[in-house]
Formats: sequence, C-alpha cells, structure tokens
Amino acid sequence: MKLSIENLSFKTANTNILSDISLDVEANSFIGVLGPNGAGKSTLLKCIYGVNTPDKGSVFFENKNLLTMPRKERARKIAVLAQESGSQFDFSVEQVVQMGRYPHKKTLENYSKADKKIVDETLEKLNLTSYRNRFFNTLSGGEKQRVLIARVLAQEADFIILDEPTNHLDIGHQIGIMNIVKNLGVTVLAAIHDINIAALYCDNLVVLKQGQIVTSGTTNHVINKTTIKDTFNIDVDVYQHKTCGKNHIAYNLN
Ligand SMILES: Nc1ncnc2c1ncn2[C@@H]1O[C@H](COP(=O)(O)OP(=O)(O)OP(=O)(O)O)[C@@H](O)[C@H]1O
Repeated sequence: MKLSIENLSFKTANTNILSDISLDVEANSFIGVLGPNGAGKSTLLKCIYGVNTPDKGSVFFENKNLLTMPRKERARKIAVLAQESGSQFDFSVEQVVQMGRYPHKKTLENYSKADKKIVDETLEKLNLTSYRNRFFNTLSGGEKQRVLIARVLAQEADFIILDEPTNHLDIGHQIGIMNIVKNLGVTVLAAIHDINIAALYCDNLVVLKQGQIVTSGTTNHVINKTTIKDTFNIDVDVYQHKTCGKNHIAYNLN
C-alpha cells in the first residue's frame, strides 16, 4: 500500500474536525475526496502534508511515517497544490514553477540545467511559456491555478496532493489539467467538488461529512442517489457514462 492513514483525528480547542479517519491508497491510483463545504477535506489533506498536526493516528507513505519525516524529505515525496496558495507571490511565473525544484536542492545549491529543462518543459506542457516573465500577482485566477499546478508537476514527486485542482479553471482547462495529472501515473489524492469530473478521473472515491468517512470505494460504489442525497442534500439522477462506464449524475429540479 502506498499511503496508509490510520485512525487519524484532528481537533481544535473544542471541536472535532476529523474523527478516526482510516484510508488505504494503492500505489499509482487516483483518489478523489468528496464532501460538502466544511466536511474536513482540506483539513485531512493538511494533516497528510504536514500543515496540521493530528491529535491521534498515523500517516504512512511507502512504509515511512510522514508525520515525523523531516520537512524537506517529505517535500521530495509529496507535491502539494493547496487551496489558498496566497497572492503573496512577488515572483515571475518561471520563478514560481522553479520553486517546485527546491526540495531537490541542497542548501545554497543553484538550479541546474536539468532543473531549468524541467521548468521549461512544464511551462510548455501547460501552455504557459509565453507567461514565463509575467508576475504571478498580475495573472487571472485560472492562470494562477495553472502556474501552481505547473509548480506541482515540476516537483516530479511520486505522490501528489491536490486541493480543488479545478478551482478557477474553465471546463477546457479543467479537463486538460486532469488529463495531464491522470497520465502522470503517480499516486494522487485530490479534493474535488465536481462529482462528474471526479467520477471521470478517479479510481476510487472517499466521501467525507462532518469529519468522518461516510463511504469509500470505487466510483460506481460511491456515486449513487442515496449517498449524494445524504451528503449534499440534493436530488440527482445517476447514469452511466457512455465511454468510461462510470456513474455520473444529473441534477434534478425540485
Ligand atoms: N484551525 C482551525 N480552527 C477552527 N476551525 C477550523 C480550523 N481548520 C478547519 N476548521 C473548521 O473545520 C471544518 C473543516 O474545514 P475544511 O477546510 O477542512 O473543510 P473542507 O471540506 O475543505 O471545506 P470546503 O469544501 O469549504 O473547502 C470547517 O468547519 C472549518 O471551519
């Protein structure tokens, strides 16, 4: 098992935000985390990538404890797209993407030709080459998101955590980015709001509600009328996608 989360709990002064989360993720699989606003998706991801310290439980990646791993070693293993990546970046697009190479560098070591090649190729892959000298702060929401995804890709980690990767992206870019991530063939854990996008790309889904796992498993096991109603309080029709055969939903008018 690539990633193993065992009995993970996280609480603030007086509230349990996550209760007893256990989850096993197979190597090179794409796992989607679904759930309503405030369910605990970001908190769970933050516990895994080390921004939150869980009160209880463990997180093992390749049989190593992520919670006690030195920060830089963890950064070599996990690339993260956080939900709020800050508009504080007073850097060019190229510099932001280059930051993805930082975990691979020793203290004061300069970026090598190989690093620069990876940055160039990543910019090209995301159609961002013409933006390389633009300042991050001047970009549109969707452009910023693509640059932050480029930084994740440039890190070349074999575990990627994405908190709402399709945020701000038009449907063309949503599909484009998800295709790229899917084709990397690495382990991906992503919080996703769009159920049909999640169904299309994820091998397995986990549904969180009020800090607990409601259900998990294959997309066709998880996506059904009852689970969607219980989780999001909406009525949907469930149909099978013609090409991939996975369950999708259509919203109903009330
Ligand atoms: N440090 C904190 N202090 C207090 N409450 C917190 C803290 N971190 C998270 N929470 C609360 O925990 C709950 C889960 O938050 P989280 O950001 O994980 O939700 P989410 O499922 O990612 O939601 P969304 O879909 O809106 O992004 C929310 O009610 C949030 O207000």
